[in-house]
Amino acid sequence: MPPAIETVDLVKEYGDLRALQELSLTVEEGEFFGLLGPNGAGKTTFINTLVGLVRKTGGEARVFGQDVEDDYRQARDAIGLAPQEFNVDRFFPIKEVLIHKAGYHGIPKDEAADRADEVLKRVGIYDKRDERFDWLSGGMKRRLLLARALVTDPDLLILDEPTAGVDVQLRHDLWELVTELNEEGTTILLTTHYIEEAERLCDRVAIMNEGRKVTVATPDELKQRGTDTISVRLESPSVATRTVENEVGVYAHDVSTTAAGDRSEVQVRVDDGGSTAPKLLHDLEEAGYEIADLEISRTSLEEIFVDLTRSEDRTVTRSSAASADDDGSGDEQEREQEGVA
Ligand SMILES: Nc1ncnc2c1ncn2[C@@H]1O[C@H](COP(=O)(O)OP(=O)(O)OP(=O)(O)O)[C@@H](O)[C@H]1O
Repeated sequence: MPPAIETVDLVKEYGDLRALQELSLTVEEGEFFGLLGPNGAGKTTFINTLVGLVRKTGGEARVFGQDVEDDYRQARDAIGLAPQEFNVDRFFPIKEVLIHKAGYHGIPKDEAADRADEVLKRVGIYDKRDERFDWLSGGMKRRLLLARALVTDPDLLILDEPTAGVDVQLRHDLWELVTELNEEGTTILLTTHYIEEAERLCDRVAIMNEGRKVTVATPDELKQRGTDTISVRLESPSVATRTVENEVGVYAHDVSTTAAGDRSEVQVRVDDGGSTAPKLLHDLEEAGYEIADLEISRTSLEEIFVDLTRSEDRTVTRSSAASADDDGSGDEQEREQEGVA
């Protein structure tokens, strides 16, 4: 079985702006895969390329082995997309919106109606089936986007920031639902700004920055890349940073010291706090300090993420807002209006 998503050197340019820069990424069938990156990293552009809303400038992109442009229909039919934007027809009852969507993907009307009922129940808004999109609350609108993505029973579900701005209850409901879907075999690609969400749900995550892949790893592997901070309180009112540095400099990334009343504190950043702490305590005692207590804290995934995506050199340029607007594909406009996206 080919991968659910496979891109090779994928490039997307909007005028002078390179939104995707030689992005090669593989998501295996059945994976729960997270796409993380700061605003403007290219996550939505990546997704839009897969679903045919954006035409790639270069490289290859396949969904279950089908080229997203040459075999558009087959690739698109395999995907259910819950986009970031509420791009739903506002004038029809939501059940009809779903029936229309299923029909667009070739599902006969009776079956489409049954599926619409089924997914509305699954996302918990069946009682709203005859209401118009505009009348739904923000949270219900998010649920509807998910229902619309599911009505075609897709093998690949793409969720573009599904929990942005939703309350805690709905966030947990959505987490539960997408976990169930993944357990039933649906491959899931999720973009999110909530690191906790990615950590909780994803088998692997790709971190993107400025259109490039920074790394792909499991959340646990990513956390291993962080450092630990060992904080040791000493029974003395002052401590000389240089003395400590001399003692522990071989294994510490950095050392800082603070005075706190009768005591003082030394903070030492190391690769592995658990195995380094005994040595640190020993070295501090050797240097004549009396230890009061000790604490080890791990770098959070969020800190690692910020570190990995910190921009040192902004190579992405934008010529002018006007020229960047688009690649002039009438096709894309049409598809968006059809509500395919
Ligand atoms: N239609 C467009 N025309 C011109 N530039 C665009 C267009 N769409 C996106 N961009 C630019 O491409 C870059 C990537 O944007 P994209 O929306 O893919 O990022 P993102 O990672 O999804 O961001 P966010 O987390 O804010 O949703 C940004 O610099 C954005 O301004």
